[in-house]
Amino acid sequence: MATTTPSSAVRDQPDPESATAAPAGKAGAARERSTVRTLLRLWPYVRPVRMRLFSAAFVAVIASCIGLVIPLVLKWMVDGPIARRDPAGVWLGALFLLLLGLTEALLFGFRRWLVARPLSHVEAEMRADLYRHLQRLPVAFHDRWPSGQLLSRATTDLMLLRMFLAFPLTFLLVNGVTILVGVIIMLVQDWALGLVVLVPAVPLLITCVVFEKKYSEASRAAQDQVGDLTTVVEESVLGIRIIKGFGRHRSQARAFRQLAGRLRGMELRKARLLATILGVIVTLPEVAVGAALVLGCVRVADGQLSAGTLVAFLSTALALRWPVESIGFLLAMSQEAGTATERYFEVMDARPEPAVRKAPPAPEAPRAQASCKALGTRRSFEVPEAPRPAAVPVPSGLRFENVTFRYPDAPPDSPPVLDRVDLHIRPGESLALVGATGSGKTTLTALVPRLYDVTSGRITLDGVDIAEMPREELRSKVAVAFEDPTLFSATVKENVLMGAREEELRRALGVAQADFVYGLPDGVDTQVGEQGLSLSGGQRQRLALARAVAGRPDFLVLDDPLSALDVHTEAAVEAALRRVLADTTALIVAHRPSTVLLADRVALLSGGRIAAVGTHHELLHTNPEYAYLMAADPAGEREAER
Ligand SMILES: Nc1ncnc2c1ncn2[C@@H]1O[C@H](COP(=O)(O)OP(=O)(O)OP(=O)(O)O)[C@@H](O)[C@H]1O
Repeated sequence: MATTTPSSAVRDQPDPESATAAPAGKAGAARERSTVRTLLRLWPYVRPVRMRLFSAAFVAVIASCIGLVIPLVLKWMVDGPIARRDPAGVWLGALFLLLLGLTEALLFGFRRWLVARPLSHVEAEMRADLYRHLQRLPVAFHDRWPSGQLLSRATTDLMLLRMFLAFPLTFLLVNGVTILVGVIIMLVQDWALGLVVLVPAVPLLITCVVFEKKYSEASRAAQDQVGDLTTVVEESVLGIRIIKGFGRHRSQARAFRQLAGRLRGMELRKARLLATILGVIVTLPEVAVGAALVLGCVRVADGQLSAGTLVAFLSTALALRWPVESIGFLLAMSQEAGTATERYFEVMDARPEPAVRKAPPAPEAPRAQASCKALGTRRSFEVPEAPRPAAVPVPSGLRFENVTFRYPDAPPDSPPVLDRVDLHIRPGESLALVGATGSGKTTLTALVPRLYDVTSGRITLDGVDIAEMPREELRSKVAVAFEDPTLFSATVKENVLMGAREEELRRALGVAQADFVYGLPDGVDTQVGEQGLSLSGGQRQRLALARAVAGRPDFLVLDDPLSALDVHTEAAVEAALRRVLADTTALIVAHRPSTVLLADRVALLSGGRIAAVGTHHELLHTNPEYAYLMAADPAGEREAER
């Protein structure tokens, strides 16, 4: 996963549809869409709980309309029992009011109960889908996306969506219906007063439209900034040793404060926008109700209006206060939910890895073996003689045929990392890959388990193009141990087996000389990783090696697997590995002669191409670059000096 790219830096990506599209590459296009259309994308998740949601909304509408009956009872009381000074009638009215109030409260409580469980289910489903999708997205996607941006989508954004489904979604409808019914009641009571109260409707609508656009931009920026902040926190926690070791905690804290300050600024902007719309939403209706009150009092005094009607009118206007005033909050929450939906689907829309890719065309012509002879190699590496029919499962080992690779996010005119690589590792053979730092060794190994797809050319396992092989099959054939061994928060056993059979554990630990695990507090059941016991670099590397050999793969890819071991452990691991390598086709990235000597042959990667292939001793004698790279070896040194 990329470690430093802030969302702002990856915002202007050209290909929003691609799996590597960065956070806001889509945001621009998505923002063109209205919030409503964006929110409609939630329908597949909401669909299973729609009955509950519709029922809850219906119950809330009934509860809210019951509230509007109260002013009518008041009118009846004022113009009836109170005017007639009839205490029994007043008590009856009061009882009725109490019943209405109780029913309203009970119905609102029932609504809450109806939505609570289904909405937590929607949130959990969306989170599970996001996680599942992230697992299926190619490594290239994870290279581009800062981890904090993904984390904030899985946490903050989904929480915002649950809140939206619980409140604004229902209450925008409920309050809309309540306002409509209330306005009709007021117009029926007295149309002139009703029109006075309706005057602010037009400026209110205009304010809401302006607010929606501005608030949408601010909430998008704020939510992206939360993602950036999460990335910084995550990096600081993971890199705490380096930060402390280099005394960078103050500058790190300063950088964090700056970022947090920017987020605070954006949150303040949101608060100012919200305060503005609330000011307008509260003030205009209050002024209108005040004007209606004055006009109503004058008309009551003139005898044109009954006191009861005025009381009922004003009570209705006051009952509509909350539905009108809450519109500001509800719109703000809906905007945030729209942004959260947009951000959620930016990830969900990224294309997952195809199970089987359409293979690029096979290489066209046989390539001359002379090219490597010209580079001073006595034994040339094998290359295809002619295009071969695809998908013939003969045990012919691992073959790179005319493979060119450029990282998906690299500029199209940049030189490829690997340029027309031809390489053949015969069945049961182990081949060491040597090259200067940055020459593309790790990149080449990453192509075999298809962490990245080749740009052109093809890679075959026993004659079958890996691009046409189902991923499960490919990954059951190929096992990889990377230079930087990652352990998960799980037991040693789970970390090593990763799906392999349990009987393989002891053998795999033996090959990797990882017997130290039996001395851990709970043996192979000891929790390791971030939430467990910390292991040394060498111990981690041995577990990663054990993991690679546990599944008895046909093809083994090891990226400098012994780099963190002391000489004695290295010798012991080498001895055990030799036995494994005897009948496994293996590609081993090697920096040291001792690792190279594990392999039957060596390939030198230089300038993105295989510059030479031969045995260690052959290349030491014939290839100055190889001799230079192996200079730590006395024999290599002698060669280099000559
Ligand atoms: N995810 C990536 N996106 C873009 N470029 C990358 C990526 N990973 C590596 N590169 C580039 O590809 C080139 C080859 O890198 P690679 O890690 O394969 O080299 P290497 O030979 O394994 O180096 P080392 O011996 O130091 O491990 C480098 O220039 C590197 O900057």
